[in-house]
Amino acid sequence: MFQHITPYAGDPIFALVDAFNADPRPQKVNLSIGIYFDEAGKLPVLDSVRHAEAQIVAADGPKPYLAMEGDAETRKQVQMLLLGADHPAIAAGRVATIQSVGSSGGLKVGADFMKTWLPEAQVWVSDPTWDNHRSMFEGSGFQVNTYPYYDASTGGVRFDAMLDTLRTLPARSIVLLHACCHNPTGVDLTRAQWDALIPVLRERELLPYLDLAYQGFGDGIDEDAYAVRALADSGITFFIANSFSKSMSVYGERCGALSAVCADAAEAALVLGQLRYTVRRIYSSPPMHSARIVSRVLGDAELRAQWEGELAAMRERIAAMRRALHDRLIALLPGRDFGYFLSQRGMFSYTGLSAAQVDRLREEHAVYLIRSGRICVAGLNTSNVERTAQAMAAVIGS
Ligand SMILES: Cc1[nH+]cc(COP(=O)(O)O)c(/C=N/[C@@H](CC(=O)O)C(=O)O)c1O
Repeated sequence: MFQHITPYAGDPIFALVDAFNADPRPQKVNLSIGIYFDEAGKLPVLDSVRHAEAQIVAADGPKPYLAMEGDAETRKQVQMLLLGADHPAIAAGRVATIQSVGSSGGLKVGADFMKTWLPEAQVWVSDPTWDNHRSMFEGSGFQVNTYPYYDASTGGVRFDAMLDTLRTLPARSIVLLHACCHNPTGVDLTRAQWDALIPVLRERELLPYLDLAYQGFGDGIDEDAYAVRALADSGITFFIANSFSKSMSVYGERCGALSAVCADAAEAALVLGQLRYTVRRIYSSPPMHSARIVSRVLGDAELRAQWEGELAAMRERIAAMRRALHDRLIALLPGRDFGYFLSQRGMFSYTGLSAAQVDRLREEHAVYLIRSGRICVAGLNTSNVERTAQAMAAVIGS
């Protein structure tokens, strides 16, 4: 029946994790997948999540299907986290939010929704972007294009070229934007650049589709939502998929959401209805346990304060590892510029290493990063940052 199908080559990121796990070398370092590891190199269970789960277990009770759009309290908490509790768009009923199976599930539901209701639209993603964006949208039947983004010569954003491209797009084109902590580059638009971008999105009647997977890992929870709130203030209709995988360290619980900020409550109701229908025909309804974790951590004042503190600690540890790697590399390779480790934000840094250099790091030094040259800084700790610096210096310097 299926002898004709193409063997799946595997996902480049997850295949690398499998290779890392199989590597017997004790000094191996995993800087590949976008997961936060703590100082001990372990995937943490946050105390705020642990306490929320204790409350969930104590509360016991049945586990009925959730509604297609997910848990109401979770959806309300997501809107307040993204927009700020007092944003007028919430009170006006302009926001349609579904709880989703991770933000990946949200991104996919949004893509299928857009293909149904904007069938002629094409999608533009940043060059480069998260590997899975392209395959998600192609899987929904879209033609996927790129807009200029990362400038390898400066380590910044090709902002003028980005705007020039967006100014050529047909109305209703879908523009995927990283709200903060760009994956894979760690290079974000400044607030001034967002303020300059929004009028172009409006003039061209484009559909911004934001991906916010690392809220709190840039400058802070509210600071990292600047783009979301500026777009909501602008009155443009836009979508945003957000994730709690990293910020609550609940990767396998699949905690995410998809929101549409619409022109008015009537449009939001229409969008919510069709999002519900789209969910029904993909996974029918989202997971209950993930809703209970998210709604308790965000909704309970004590757990919320504890979570914000734990998220700040993760952010600060990543910043410390950026500084540590930077300082060792400039000492090992005087005269070379590693400032990008300090200017880039979030979990990732784009090292500019070639695929061949990445292969050498893995093969000769057991240091794993993806072949684009992206490293997950959260994989560094005080026990492995020295040998990572030595390995990078050996590869770069030779
Ligand atoms: C930008 C972005 N969006 C969505 C996701 C998926 O989030 P979730 O809510 O768990 O479905 C990831 C995961 N990125 C890391 C892991 C992966 O590739 O899935 C990564 O880039 O390594 C992203 O980096």
